[in-house]
Amino acid sequence: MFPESTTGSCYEECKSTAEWLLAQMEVRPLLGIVCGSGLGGLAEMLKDQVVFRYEDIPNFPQSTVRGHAGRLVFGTLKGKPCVCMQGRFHLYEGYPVQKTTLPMRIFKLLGVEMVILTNAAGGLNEDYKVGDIMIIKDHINMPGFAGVNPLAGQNDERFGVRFPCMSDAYDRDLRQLAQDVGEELGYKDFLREGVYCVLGGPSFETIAECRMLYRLGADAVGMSTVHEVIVARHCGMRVFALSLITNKAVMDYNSEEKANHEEVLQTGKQRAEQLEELVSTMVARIEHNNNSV
Ligand SMILES: O=P(O)(O)O[C@H]1O[C@H](CO)[C@@H](O)[C@H]1O
Ligand SMILES: Nc1nc2[nH]cnc2c(=O)[nH]1
Repeated sequence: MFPESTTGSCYEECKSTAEWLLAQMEVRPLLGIVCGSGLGGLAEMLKDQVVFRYEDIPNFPQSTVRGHAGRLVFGTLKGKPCVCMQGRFHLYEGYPVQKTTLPMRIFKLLGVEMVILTNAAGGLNEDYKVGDIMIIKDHINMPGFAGVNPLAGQNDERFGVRFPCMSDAYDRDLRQLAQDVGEELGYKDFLREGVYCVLGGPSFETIAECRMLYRLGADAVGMSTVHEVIVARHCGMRVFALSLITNKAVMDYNSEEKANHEEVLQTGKQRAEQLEELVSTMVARIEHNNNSV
């Protein structure tokens, strides 16, 4: 009934990859981390690392974007067992949306209960500055309006329900924890909370598109994260996500600014330390046993 290309990431495929990984090492991760463009340094914080290159992992897609190393790193962060994707997959790389999100289902089958996602994004909100860190409180799935949703196709109840709720996608307690930790670390001046909008890419937005997205309620725009969040929530993992505002979206026809990947990676380098401190301090405070923060 459903065409092959839209049947999602099949359970058996994800299970065999998860079992392959679990057979190679002792780590049993409870936390999954996804590093955005130029933000792969987070993975380097893990202790007692076991590293797999994506090309060596059965069924795993390959990273093709600069700033995405293409390594799955297992280890502990502040004593918590973690798996960290140093490199994610995007629609514009040519993968079907189900393939871009396959790692979320593998995470679930590895035993992961909570995911932390990071990304690089363009700031639409006029108050945002380059280098701001935006806690994502909600999203706009623009490709979803055209039917591009990782859950399209046959639903596998072993992962989750046919019609998952998304109004609670971004965990309120984890967002509050990020605010508290950010304040303690003295990040108040550059910590924001807002709405992230995903587009297909790879071209950056036109001025008219940026203006439209801001009017629609988006504070930042990018080409990732949302589909991973949908799949993670579908299979019951808690989600925390943040954007590093790596560039300001161009809103003015007189502006000489031009969005480019160099600037994105450069800003990532400049803010890496604070972003890593924020995430690792949060992780130190997260209590898994009673599923609270
Ligand atoms: O979302 P991440 O993976 O951080 O990457 C962002 O940066 C790239 C553009 O510079 C795009 O891939 C965009 O999505
Ligand atoms: N779509 C989009 N993605 C980004 N990633 C980093 N900056 C940007 C941006 O300005 N637009």
